Amino acid sequence: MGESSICQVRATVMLYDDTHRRWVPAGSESPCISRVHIYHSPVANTFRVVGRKLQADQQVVINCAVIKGMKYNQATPNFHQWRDPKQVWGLNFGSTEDAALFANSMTSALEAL
Ligand SMILES: CC(=O)N[C@@H](Cc1ccccc1Cl)C(=O)N1CCC[C@]12C=C[C@@H]1CC[C@@H](C(=O)N[C@@H]3C(=O)N4[C@@H](C=C[C@H]3C)CC[C@H]4C(=O)O)N1C2=O
Repeated sequence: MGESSICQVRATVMLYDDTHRRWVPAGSESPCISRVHIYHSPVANTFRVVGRKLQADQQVVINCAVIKGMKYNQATPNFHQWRDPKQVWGLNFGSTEDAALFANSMTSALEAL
């Protein structure tokens, strides 16, 4: 049994550049919309956030494990962020509905870990 998607939303995936203290789009210079999933692996009971650009190349711009105890910060109705061991991720959602959907799924995932 592989992984199954528990939600999919549209968002621009961003990384915080600590050195220059600014957000940069993940995966390239220009911000672009990606389809972002939370995948669940039932066997291992693990979750990860995977995002691919909507563009033709479908470049993977985020592939990040959901870590037990991680704090998911809903900074604004359409910009949420969290820290992983190496960096800070930000999602600029295409809509506040997508933001709420993703936040609900992330909260459920964190509760299941
Ligand atoms: C304790 C801790 O880790 N706190 C973290 C947050 C956090 C708390 C709790 C758990 C996890 C995490 Cl992750 C923290 O504060 N962090 C994480 C890295 C960055 C930041 C530090 C300083 C700056 C100051 C301004 C602020 C910011 O970036 N706001 C956004 C913003 O400026 N933008 C983005 C959109 C909207 C805004 C909301 C889109 C692009 C840009 C823009 O609007 O142009 N910051 C942060 O969020």
